[in-house]
Amino acid sequence: MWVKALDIILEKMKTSGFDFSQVLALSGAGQQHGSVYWKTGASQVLTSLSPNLPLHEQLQACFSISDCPVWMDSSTTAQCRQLEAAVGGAQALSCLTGSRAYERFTGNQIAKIYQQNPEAYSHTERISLVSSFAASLFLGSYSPIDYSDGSGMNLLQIQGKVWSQACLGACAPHLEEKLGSPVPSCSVVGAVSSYYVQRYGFPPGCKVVAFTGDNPASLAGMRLEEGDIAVSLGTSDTLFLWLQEPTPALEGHIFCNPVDTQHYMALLCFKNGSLMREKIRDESASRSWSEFSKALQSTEMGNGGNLGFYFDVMEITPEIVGRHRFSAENREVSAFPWDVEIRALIEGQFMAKRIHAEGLGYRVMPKTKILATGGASHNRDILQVLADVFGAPVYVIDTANSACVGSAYRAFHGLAAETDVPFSEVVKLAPNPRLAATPTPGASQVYEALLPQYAKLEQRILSQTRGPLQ
Ligand SMILES: Nc1ncnc2c1ncn2[C@@H]1O[C@H](COP(=O)(O)OP(=O)(O)O)[C@@H](O)[C@H]1O
Ligand SMILES: O=C(CO)[C@@H](O)[C@H](O)COP(=O)(O)O
Repeated sequence: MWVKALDIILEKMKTSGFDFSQVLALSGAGQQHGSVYWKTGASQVLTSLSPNLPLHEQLQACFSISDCPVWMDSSTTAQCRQLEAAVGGAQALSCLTGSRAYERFTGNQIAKIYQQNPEAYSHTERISLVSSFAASLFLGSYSPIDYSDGSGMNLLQIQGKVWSQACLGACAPHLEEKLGSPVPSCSVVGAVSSYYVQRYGFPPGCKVVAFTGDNPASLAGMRLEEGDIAVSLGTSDTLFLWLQEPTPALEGHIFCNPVDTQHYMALLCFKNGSLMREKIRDESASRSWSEFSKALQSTEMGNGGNLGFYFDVMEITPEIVGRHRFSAENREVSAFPWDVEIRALIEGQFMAKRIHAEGLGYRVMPKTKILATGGASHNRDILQVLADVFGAPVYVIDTANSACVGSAYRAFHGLAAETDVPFSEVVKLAPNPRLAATPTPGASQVYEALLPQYAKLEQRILSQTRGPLQ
């Protein structure tokens, strides 16, 4: 499917008259954590592609696993516990790799494949991330994994930027040779394969800059500065920021920074993002975003004290499942009126983001900007709630596809990176983000009172489901 998607995109660009000969460098991004399993002999096929045929026809037999595990897979709890035990516990793994073991992280996914399908594993000559897989298609050979996306595997030592032998050993045998060596995210990994030169007219010297994860690419696309918070409202909701000194914890992730090898980024991921908003929209707002917006406009900040938790699938941050609604008197109730339900969902989602971000040490400062991206950042009324809950202005960039823009910036930076030009210098003429929402007067009083209330109820639900926190 992914290979065919690339065929279709390039064909559409060709048909629309796109001038490939002007492309000096390219880069790209893939959803984080997913993995692709190249069958023994696949590299041979990759290096000898015929420009007369689409890629998907030629690469059909190149994969040892046909359904790639992606980030939404959470079936690897056993492997997570094994990995943490092997390195001395969850905090030790976090100090080493930037995160405790997470089900979607690639090392645990690989361990499960090795345990359940050892034959397919032994017939695999290379394992790519979705990002390095896409880069490999452009290179016509295996692309290395970049440090930033590599940090989402529970395998890379984020300080030393090398694979952790202890983690590799705990996941599967001969893993290092199947992964190849990781590289800095701004590396030029080679020139585009002759397939693209002959079929589409790319210039032969067109450089391929290492591809990275969608969230790291978004950080680049938003030109995040220290003190800012980026909120991506895609299929999942993610929140990330630039860090100089990493402090890995039991919640959240530290990744190597995609545009500056000396620095880091922190990321919190919330699984019940747009899909949950869509469900509530369908149930309470006649499947219409404009009805959904009307509910946000017609209800008060603070929702009269009504608070809601909406996790139809097991949430990552915090680990709660189910819908839980509370009245202003903290009584659990089974339903809300339709408009209260919608505000409870959106306020709850953003209060959770603020509480968990502050748990990692983030502080909203007077100069803090919130940079919003992703599909739901098109919705002004959702952004207004975001500004109110955080008490900070919300900006959007002209295109919601910040991961794509970030990839273009990173390709451009790749052209200059060998001369040590910083990323900020390369993108300084890019358009500035646009102000989309400022906090409503009185918002901070409302949410300062509600945030501790929300945090307390979250703890209550957690202790009901897994016993009191130690
Ligand atoms: N006007 C809108 N209001 C709220 N959400 C929206 C709106 N338009 C699109 N979305 C949401 O955006 C989501 C897709 O976001 P996108 O960033 O494209 O996803 P991905 O995570 O796949 O990159 C959809 O699931 C949809 O629910
Ligand atoms: O798992 C994470 C981040 O850790 C996800 O954010 C994935 O990177 C995919 O994101 P979407 O673009 O599908 O929301």
